[in-house]
Amino acid sequence: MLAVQQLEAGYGESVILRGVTLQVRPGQVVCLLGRNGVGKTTLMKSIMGVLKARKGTVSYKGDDLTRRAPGQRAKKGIGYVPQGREVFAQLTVFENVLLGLEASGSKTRVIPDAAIAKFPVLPAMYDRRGGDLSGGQQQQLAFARALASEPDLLLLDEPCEGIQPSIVDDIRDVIRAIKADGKTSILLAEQSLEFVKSVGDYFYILEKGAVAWEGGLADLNDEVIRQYLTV
Ligand SMILES: Nc1ncnc2c1ncn2[C@@H]1O[C@H](COP(=O)(O)OP(=O)(O)OP(=O)(O)O)[C@@H](O)[C@H]1O
Repeated sequence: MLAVQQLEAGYGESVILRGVTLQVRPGQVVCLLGRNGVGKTTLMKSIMGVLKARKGTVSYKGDDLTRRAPGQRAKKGIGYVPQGREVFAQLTVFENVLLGLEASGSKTRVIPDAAIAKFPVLPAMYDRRGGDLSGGQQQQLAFARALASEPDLLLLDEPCEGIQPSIVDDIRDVIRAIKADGKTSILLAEQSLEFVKSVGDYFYILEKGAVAWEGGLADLNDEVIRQYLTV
């Protein structure tokens, strides 16, 4: 459903992605691995359209989205939980979730149960400002904001970064529940190998701005980890 072909992207003079090709199939949790700075976030931004591709294509459900704006990609069914969460600190929790709903082009102000059911603590905080929430609560809010548009592809950029272990377990449960529902595919960039192995179906490792390795869980052995992931 998501197909990235020979994607090139970067910032100013610097080229970061040098021909990335990957796919996410319906219902899969696909994980993006690689050492710090290899370009995982840059790839996520390019798929969402926050960063323009210089070459190559991003297509989704058969449509070429490469030149489409992020809002159009959201309307097509792509949800995004960016690295660092990017919760709007001055807006209330409810307004933050509503932004996700509006991104999908919805005219209603009714948050779908599916967005909130997995985060039962959030409704009680609807009137609080996003900036007053803890890091873990903000991550849950960022998830709910992305799920409000009922996406069929969710991009998760390092959702466990800086999050306490109990909330990491909650995030793992949410990813497993989304996977069990079978309606939403996930592309997950994450540093924790233990975490990705516990949820992932298929794995891509980036190196020098391109895919250096790909395979299933059984193939992700110690030799691969030593070669591409050990610092
Ligand atoms: N806004 C930016 N302007 C210029 N260079 C950038 C910008 N954002 C990232 N970079 C550079 O692009 C490269 C790839 O960064 P990116 O954040 O995509 O990597 P990453 O694999 O997600 O790393 P990490 O795991 O540390 O988040 C790095 O060398 C980084 O310094």
